[in-house]
Amino acid sequence: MGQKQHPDFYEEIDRLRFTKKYMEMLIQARELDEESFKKSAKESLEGIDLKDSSLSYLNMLTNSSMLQRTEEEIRSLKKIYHKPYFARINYKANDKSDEEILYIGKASLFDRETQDPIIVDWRSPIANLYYDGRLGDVTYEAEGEIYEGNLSLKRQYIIEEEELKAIRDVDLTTTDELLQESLSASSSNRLTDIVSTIQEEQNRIIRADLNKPIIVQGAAGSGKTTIALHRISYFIYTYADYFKPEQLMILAPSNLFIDYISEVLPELGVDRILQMTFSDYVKSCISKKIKLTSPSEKLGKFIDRTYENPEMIQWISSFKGSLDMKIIIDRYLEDILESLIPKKDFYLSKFKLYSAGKMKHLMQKEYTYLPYYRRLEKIKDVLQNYVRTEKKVLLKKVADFYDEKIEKALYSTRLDPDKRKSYVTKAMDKKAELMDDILKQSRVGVQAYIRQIEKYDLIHYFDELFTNKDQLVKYAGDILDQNQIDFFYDYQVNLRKKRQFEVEDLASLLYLQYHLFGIKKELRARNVVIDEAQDYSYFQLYALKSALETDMFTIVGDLAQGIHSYRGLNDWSIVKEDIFPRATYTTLQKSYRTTVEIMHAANDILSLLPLDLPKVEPVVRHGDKPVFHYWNDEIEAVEKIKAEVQRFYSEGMKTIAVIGKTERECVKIEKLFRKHASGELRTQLLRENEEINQEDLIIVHSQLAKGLEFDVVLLFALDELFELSEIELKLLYVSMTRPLHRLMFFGKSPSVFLLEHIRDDSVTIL
Ligand SMILES: Nc1ncnc2c1ncn2[C@@H]1O[C@H](COP(=O)(O)OP(=O)(O)OP(=O)(O)O)[C@@H](O)[C@H]1O
Repeated sequence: MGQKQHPDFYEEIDRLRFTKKYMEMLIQARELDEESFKKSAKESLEGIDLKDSSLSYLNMLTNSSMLQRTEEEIRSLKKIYHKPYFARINYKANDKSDEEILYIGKASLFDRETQDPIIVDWRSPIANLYYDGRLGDVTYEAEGEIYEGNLSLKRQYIIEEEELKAIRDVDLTTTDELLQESLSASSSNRLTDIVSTIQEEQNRIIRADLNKPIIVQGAAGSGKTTIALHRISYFIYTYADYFKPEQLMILAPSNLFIDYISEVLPELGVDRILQMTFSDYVKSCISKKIKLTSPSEKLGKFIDRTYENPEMIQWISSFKGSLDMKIIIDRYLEDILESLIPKKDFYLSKFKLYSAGKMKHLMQKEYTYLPYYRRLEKIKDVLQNYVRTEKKVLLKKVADFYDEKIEKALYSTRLDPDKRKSYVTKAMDKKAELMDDILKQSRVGVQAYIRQIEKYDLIHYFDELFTNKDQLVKYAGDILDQNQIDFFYDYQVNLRKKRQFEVEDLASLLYLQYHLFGIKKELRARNVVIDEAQDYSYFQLYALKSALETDMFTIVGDLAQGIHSYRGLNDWSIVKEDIFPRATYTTLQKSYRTTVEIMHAANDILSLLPLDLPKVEPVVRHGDKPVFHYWNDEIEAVEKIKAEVQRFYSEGMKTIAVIGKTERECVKIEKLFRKHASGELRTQLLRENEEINQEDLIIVHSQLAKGLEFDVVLLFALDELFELSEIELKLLYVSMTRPLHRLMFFGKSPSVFLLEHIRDDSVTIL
């Protein structure tokens, strides 16, 4: 139904006007004094005649709480002012006689007088009816109670520049036009919120039991990143009284990605959460600057086959992230703990104050909730407390003992005066000496005692295990064969000689840090989202769960995009069964990003992968078929791409990316563009730590493009072709699933993109 013909259109316009005025008044109430506020409120509401009398302006004027606004509320009101709500539901609870009309938006707004909702937050329990409920009999849950009722209307609003543009009533038969419109819009290079179009399957994940971990295997473009962020927002709303945003964390694959999601976070009210890459997180935890080798260089070497012994390098990568590695480190930790347990009884001067046996008990049993070095500190505190209280007792005991002896000697008639004198002097000296010793020992004894225990820093412990062959044999001898130990040892010695670590070492470092020294409070997030989790290893996830002392994780990933599967995961069952046994596992098969035609071609590549994953179902949105363009020389290629790019810009596409297979290839591509197209096209060669320039033609390598999206993707094979191996198929699949609207290939032959393996009708060859 056309918007203007909708019978309620003008009524809805009034409602929007009213809501905006109400918000304006609340905002003004902070800025004006009481008298001028009332005057201005009266004027501004003149002429708005709402049927609902509880919302009358007279009520508002008499309500003094209107004037009491918090900074935070005002901030959120200002944020939603331009689009106060996006939907409405009509709901009648079974136990009430009146139907409620609820407007749903990104924040809530209540009538100060009646407490009736003017806008209901999308995260509130009742708003679930909009996302989940069909018209008719429905239920929703709030604080453990189930409420039953009837949903008679679901209505969507298009509000642009503060004006109501359209209304749509949604029922079972209508397609979700709002979703269609939102998907066909152009990308802005930044992820956006989807509160108005969250789909049922996504809503289920966002609102899944917040007290349980969740693992989501989601197809490319199924909204994993988006819904993970919405789930955080939902969590913060639901547990606002218990958690602060700073206690939540999102672990992202790169800093580029953090920039990519940066716009959606404030929109969802979660901009203050911790956002880091796993590497940066571990670096912060260990408070050390460490040099990491480049994972993309490693991937590049696998692709180029430049490793002499690629199977062994691959084995090392997976071994470092394996359950075996955890077992080895656990054994090693046991010995470290043993080495930190004081072996001798503690004496203050010649008096035994605390036995070694008791300290062992404290270290091994009592203080297990603390990291090892903190246990040692606690022991130090215990000893110091003992010293403090026992010192006086001992001093008195010594004084009494000698005083009694001296007294006896002085009054003894059996001793001749000379002997008595020498006896008394000796006793007084001894007394003084012992008391001095007690006093001195009470100042330095504990420190000296603890100092005897050999202590080291994290890196020492790490190296001591991995670059000492005897240690490797001791802890891993029954797990690895001699050949593996030798290879691993040489590899690690070589790496550490250059003072480097690799990403695969971070799990061990984090795990050791946690057990030995602990994790700073501000880094111990209470709820964590891991995006692109398929690139994490078993041990990495295990170490994270240990370090954070919680299993409250939202883990989202796609095995089909697991380009680091040589070190990452190949299936989720081990994660679910061994690490997060409480987790709910769920899948998302629908892709919202791209068109049917593009997904059709990408699915062909997906089916070549040795993974047991179903085909991705695109949401029905059609576009042009992907196109392959031949080129013979480089200048011709640049010319062709330039022409296409200009055409796409003129068609209104905003973000266009040229994707090359590797970083090295992209460096060459960028040079080529600078040489032959610099006057006409501005390019940006995207690197890990950069922000995307909205206006430029982006040149990005396939690995870095993971997680990002563009209106148009032009896959360009200059020197490097994709081969039929697992890694390269995944890189190709990742690249092909980045566009929202258009996909093109530029190569010397279709086979450079493995197009001979896809169905004839999937790509147009020009
Ligand atoms: N319900 C929805 N309404 C509107 N847009 C949606 C919806 N769900 C997803 N999208 C859009 O689909 C695109 C893909 O989402 P997102 O990047 O979160 O997916 P992903 O699963 O993380 O993808 P990938 O694994 O390929 O990186 C985004 O543009 C997002 O805004």
